[in-house]
Amino acid sequence: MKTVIIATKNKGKAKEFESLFHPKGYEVLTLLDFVGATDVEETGETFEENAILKAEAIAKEFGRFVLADDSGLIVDALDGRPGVYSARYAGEKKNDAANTAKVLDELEEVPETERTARFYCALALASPNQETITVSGSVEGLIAGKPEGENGFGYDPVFYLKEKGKTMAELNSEEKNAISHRANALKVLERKLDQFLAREEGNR
Ligand SMILES: O=c1[nH]c(=O)c2ncn([C@@H]3O[C@H](COP(=O)(O)OP(=O)(O)OP(=O)(O)O)[C@@H](O)[C@H]3O)c2[nH]1
Ligand SMILES: [Mg+2]
Repeated sequence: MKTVIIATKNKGKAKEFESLFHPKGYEVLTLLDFVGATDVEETGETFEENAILKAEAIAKEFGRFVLADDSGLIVDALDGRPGVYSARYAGEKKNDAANTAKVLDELEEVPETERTARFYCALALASPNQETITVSGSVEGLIAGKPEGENGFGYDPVFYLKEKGKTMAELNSEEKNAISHRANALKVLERKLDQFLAREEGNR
């Protein structure tokens, strides 16, 4: 089986990439499978910059092509926050429940019509042999008044999808993977993936 390495230490992302890549015939490995892989500092100002930083650093370290994901929640009433700081919004130590509680707290006075938000995902595919490719995807929603649902990760329990009448955490993984920002970004990448892989073969 072909293998793709994803430069992530996020278990929720790892699980989603597995179910997104298995049907395409790829086995997925993440940095959780490699002891001692570098924790790349996310010093970029955009999701794209951070995805490129992670993908290029790990591609160099491993000497092969690597995919990275930088993603997060953009809330209009919070001027786009938590944005690139989504993973650490409530403090340096990553805590999904605390991050979610902080967003709910900040939106306490904000009426439903103004609670618009989107999840955004930038993917970067990097290799020591060729130029990095970046793509992105998003999904629109509303921030719910309180958390609902047990599935997914991060802010999923408060990300309400109007057309589904459910939060992202109330969808099963198949349903989330049909509409998510990550899945949408991957669809765009797919159109470029074959050419990228052909160039990898040619460079060997
Ligand atoms: O409810 C959610 N459903 C999602 O589908 C989702 N995707 C991203 N996020 C949030 O955005 C941060 C990413 O930050 P991020 O890209 O730096 O990842 P991370 O630091 O968790 O792992 P790594 O990939 O960097 O190792 C995550 O931690 C989450 O808080 C999501 N929340
Ligand atoms: Mg991160």
